[in-house]
Amino acid sequence: MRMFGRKKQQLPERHEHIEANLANSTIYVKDLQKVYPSPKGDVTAMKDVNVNVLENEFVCIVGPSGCGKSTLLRMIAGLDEATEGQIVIHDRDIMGPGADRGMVFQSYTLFPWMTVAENIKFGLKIKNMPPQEQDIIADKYLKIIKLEKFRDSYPKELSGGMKQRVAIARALANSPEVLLMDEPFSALDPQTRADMQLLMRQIWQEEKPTVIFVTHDIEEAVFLSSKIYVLTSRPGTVKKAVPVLLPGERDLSLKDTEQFIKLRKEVNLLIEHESL
Ligand SMILES: Nc1ncnc2c1ncn2[C@@H]1O[C@H](COP(=O)(O)OP(=O)(O)OP(=O)(O)O)[C@@H](O)[C@H]1O
Repeated sequence: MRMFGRKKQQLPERHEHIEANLANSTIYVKDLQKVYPSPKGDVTAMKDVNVNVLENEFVCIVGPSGCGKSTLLRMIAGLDEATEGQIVIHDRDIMGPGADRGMVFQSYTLFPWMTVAENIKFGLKIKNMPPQEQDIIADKYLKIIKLEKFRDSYPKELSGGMKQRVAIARALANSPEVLLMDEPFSALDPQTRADMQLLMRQIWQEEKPTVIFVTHDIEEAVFLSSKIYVLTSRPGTVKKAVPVLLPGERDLSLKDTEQFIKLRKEVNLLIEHESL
């Protein structure tokens, strides 16, 4: 990955936003490009991608299929390497995966041989945290995800939604600087998905983690986020960063409000024009 020295004055103008701590940028993506070599010729998946995620922001990434949403998230996670450009977390260049970034994927990734509590404590154990402290943190997150009664259950005893709640708790228990979520609710039925959106928003409201969340679902993006990055079709680049100026405390009835519907339509239109 080609790296550039980071100069503070190069930072783009910060987004004015009521829900973010304007003093800090957590993730800063500059001029990112990803080219996949292929026998039929190189595939430029994305180019000139610039993204700025402020501390405590809930940012959603949306865009047409194949525009590079997952690729962008994987590069921020350090699971994939950029061809050109720079990704900075706080003041550090991202060179590979790290415990400073928590990940939740669409597929269920719990360790099947561990109980719910053991799954949540996994990263803490790796860090050699004293067991009593691990238990305090596990209990806190079991309460937040409303699975106290399933502390000693195994993943196979849980529904899909419950598994994803544990995956979120496991990621948050490590106190990551940013939580990266790739379509985490897309395998769930509509009712469970709506419940998960509500829970995720409540978690954000209480804990204020910095989140980057990839989704196909515009309604989900508007409901959850403080800011939405809309990407163009391939090669993906940022078409628009849309601030989501909705109330901090949200429940599902918000989806029926005029303000919400207007925003949903605005984002929808931006993507529809890309798909034409
Ligand atoms: N390993 C690879 N080799 C070649 N091309 C790839 C590879 N991985 C991804 N691509 C291409 O890069 C582009 C971006 O893929 P990516 O999965 O990031 O898009 P996406 O926006 O997440 O897609 P979707 O919305 O369908 O999940 C796609 O056009 C894809 O075909």
